[in-house]
Amino acid sequence: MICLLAAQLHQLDQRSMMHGISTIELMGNAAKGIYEVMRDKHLMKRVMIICGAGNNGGDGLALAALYHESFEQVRVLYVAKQAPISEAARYYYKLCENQNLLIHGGADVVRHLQQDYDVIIDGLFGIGLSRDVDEPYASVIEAVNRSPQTILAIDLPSGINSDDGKVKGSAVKADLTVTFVASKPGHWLYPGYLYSKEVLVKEIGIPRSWIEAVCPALHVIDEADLKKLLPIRHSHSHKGSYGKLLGIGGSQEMTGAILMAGEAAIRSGCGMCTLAVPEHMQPSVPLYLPEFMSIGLPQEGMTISKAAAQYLQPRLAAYDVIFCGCGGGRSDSYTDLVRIVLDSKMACVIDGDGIYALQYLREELLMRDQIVVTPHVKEMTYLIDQSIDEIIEDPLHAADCFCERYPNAVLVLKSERPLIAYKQERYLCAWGNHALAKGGSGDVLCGLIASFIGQGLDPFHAAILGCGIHAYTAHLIIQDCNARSVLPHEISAYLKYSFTSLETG
Ligand SMILES: NC(=O)C1=CN([C@@H]2O[C@H](COP(=O)(O)OP(=O)(O)OC[C@H]3O[C@@H](n4cnc5c(N)ncnc54)[C@H](O)[C@@H]3O)[C@@H](O)[C@H]2O)[C@@H](O)CC1
Ligand SMILES: Nc1ncnc2c1ncn2[C@@H]1O[C@H](COP(=O)(O)OP(=O)(O)O)[C@@H](O)[C@H]1O
Ligand SMILES: [K+]
Repeated sequence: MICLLAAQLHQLDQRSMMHGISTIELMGNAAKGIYEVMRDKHLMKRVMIICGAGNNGGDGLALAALYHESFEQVRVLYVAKQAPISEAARYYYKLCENQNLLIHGGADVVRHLQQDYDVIIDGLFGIGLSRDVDEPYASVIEAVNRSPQTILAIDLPSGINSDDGKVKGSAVKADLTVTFVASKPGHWLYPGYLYSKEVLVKEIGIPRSWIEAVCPALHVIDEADLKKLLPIRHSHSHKGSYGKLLGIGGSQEMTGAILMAGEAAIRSGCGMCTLAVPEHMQPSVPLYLPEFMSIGLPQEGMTISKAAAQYLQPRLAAYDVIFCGCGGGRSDSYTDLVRIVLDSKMACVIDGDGIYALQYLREELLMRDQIVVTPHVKEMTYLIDQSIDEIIEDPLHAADCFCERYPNAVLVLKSERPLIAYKQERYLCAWGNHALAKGGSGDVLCGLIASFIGQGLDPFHAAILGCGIHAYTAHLIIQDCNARSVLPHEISAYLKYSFTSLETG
């Protein structure tokens, strides 16, 4: 699903006008779209529509006029101090005025919300919100949020910034948002997504070809994307057809990470998986899964030694994809291992401690393609010159910085809404839930991405599919068991159900 910026939507609006599609017509179509949703969701009840002076309010006024044709019980609470700004919104205002549908909000505006309505429709602000919400709007928004009725937002919950999801002062908490033309980044980014429980997109008469010609600011991964990307399995195939993977990691303190990554890789369809671990860990590898092969890396005491990189380097060429970082530890010896992986030019996924090592290998990373880097926000600070707060505040900007600095690398910026970035493309995954908020979930993700590269996807699409399957599985698994209790390796065990659901659904 694509997301467009407010400026891109305004350009489409302008283009429509130049081609004789009037704003009155677009507004009328927007109203019809909301009407259809209300009908489908059984919301044709007593309705109050709250309207501001912009075209978002215009959509609300058009809806009131349309709704009134079939149902008596609709009122418009017109909150703005001035008349509607655009000619189109004034047109629908007049219709509502003629039908006596308007209530004008004065000092006691909130009182009107305490009347008997079943549904409140929020048409205060949409993509035109340009500053923090103040009075009387803030009080109206608070009253809406206190009310027990179903809340349907037109285009965006009022108070949410369309392009980045920030709350401008205060914002409506909608049960449902009906948006037009395309979704907006503000529906999906934090904290905006908390204000839009469900988002439905409606066409309003702008030609599809114009919309498709716009470069989207963001894609939200949907089931169709996963189905399209899932590598095909052929009967005329063998283990070599689906990728030979090498995972490099594990340490005395973090034995499990590389095992969990390897398990995810095998359970998502890779052909063979070898784990290179410190010698002392090697016996535990086949005990975890007998399908694993292993390499014991030379160690000094209980950690890998300087000799490990030299030992492994000539062996790398035997594999198709390398994943590293998972529990590898933070040492010069491990940094040397990451260096030989970068120097090898082989397709790779770098996670966890591998990303820690990358802060000393930024020049090598600059030269690389065929690479996916999967930092969480703290690890992202090792790669770009931004603080954790800056990255959380504006993850799209952080992703832009990464892509400018490392133009051929794929980024997976992990959070509850992971962001996948490569060159100009930005994808977001919205299925995940707190079942994944547990040490080890990132290792599972790393194994998935490596596995999909092994099965023939390029690193960018492997990252999209890996993040998608990871979160989609978390979404399915909590229908069977409580999210608190899900273990990361159980996500791997559950993959069989998510693949079946995608293959047969
Ligand atoms: N192509 C499209 O996407 C279409 C969009 N339409 C609707 O038009 C909306 C955009 O309309 P507008 O651009 O008129 O903008 P909005 O209706 O979103 O509201 C902005 C208006 O409120 C004022 N304003 C902004 N921030 C404010 C604040 N904090 N406090 C008080 N006033 C504030 C602005 O000066 C402007 O007049 C969309 O969200 C959508 O609902 C539809 O009418 C049809 C076509
Ligand atoms: N609350 C959440 N909702 C959705 N996904 C989450 C949540 N918390 C964590 N995740 C996902 O779980 C993974 C955690 O990775 P990471 O922090 O690297 O953990 P670890 O290295 O311990 O495995 C990431 O893919 C992240 O997107
Ligand atoms: K709104």
